[in-house]
Amino acid sequence: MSFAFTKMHGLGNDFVIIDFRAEVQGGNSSAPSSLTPRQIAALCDRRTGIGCDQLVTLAAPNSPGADVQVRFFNPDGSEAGACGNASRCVAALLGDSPTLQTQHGLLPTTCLPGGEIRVQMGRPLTAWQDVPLSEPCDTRALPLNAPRATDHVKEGEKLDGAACSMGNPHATLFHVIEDAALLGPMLEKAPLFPERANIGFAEILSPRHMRLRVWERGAGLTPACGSGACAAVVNAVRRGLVERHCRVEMELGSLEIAWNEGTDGQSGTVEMTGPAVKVFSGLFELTDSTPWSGQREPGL
Ligand SMILES: N[C@@H](CCC[C@H](N)C(=O)O)C(=O)O
Repeated sequence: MSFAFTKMHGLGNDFVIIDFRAEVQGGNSSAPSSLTPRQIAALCDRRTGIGCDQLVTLAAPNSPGADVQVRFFNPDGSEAGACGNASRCVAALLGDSPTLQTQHGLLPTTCLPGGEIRVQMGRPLTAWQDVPLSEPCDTRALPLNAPRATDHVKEGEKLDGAACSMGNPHATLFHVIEDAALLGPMLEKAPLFPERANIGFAEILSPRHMRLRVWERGAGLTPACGSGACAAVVNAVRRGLVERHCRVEMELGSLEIAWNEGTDGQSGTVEMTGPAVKVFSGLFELTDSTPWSGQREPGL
């Protein structure tokens, strides 16, 4: 069994992209048509696999208007409904401004003349059931307390946070970003988040500029999170902390996020613009010594 892959990154958030369309069209009879959660975890492993923050698969679309079907998987094998940085990478890889079919609907993209990619990330969902949260509440003021003490917060102290879904669940805490690695792992699995959550730590620098660090569900701390940047701007706008057009600075660079005004009581869509870089491509061949090659598990 073998398959071709491309390694890409968006602001250091890195991906292994497997185009199952190319494998099928190219007549690679030994290519898998899907991967099991354990195979995904093994491929994402940075020591014993290729290594990445998310594994991304491409397949033929089955929705009118879509150019390609895209699925996103975390290194723990779980599937995510959205991934902003990977969406830009897929658009850059395919070129011609493709429309992506994702769990969060069709996402139109634009390959801009300077090489950056713009993705229409869809409408944020702000009702507590849609995030989802486990109890009714105002999603602009989460009932969340610090699960442990840090240099910046006492154990049990109320945290200032808001939540929304960008196709995947995000909580944004308006709290120092230095606490991301300490509080993120416990908050990801807090009872308030029945499907776990990505936990963003946002420092507002001005009405058009914030710093963000995200502890990602199923992946841990990553240098950048595109859907997390969109969610942070949506949550900060809803709290009156920033304007609808805001630069989100992360470890290795920044994204421009614009949350359009809605019409007829409907929330507007979120637009994300930033870089996407192809690093290398390769062929992954499973041998008899590949630890997970002989397993029997249902494919996703
Ligand atoms: N890195 C991503 C988000 C990936 C999915 C996330 N970990 C989840 O489980 O929802 C991005 O750039 O948006």
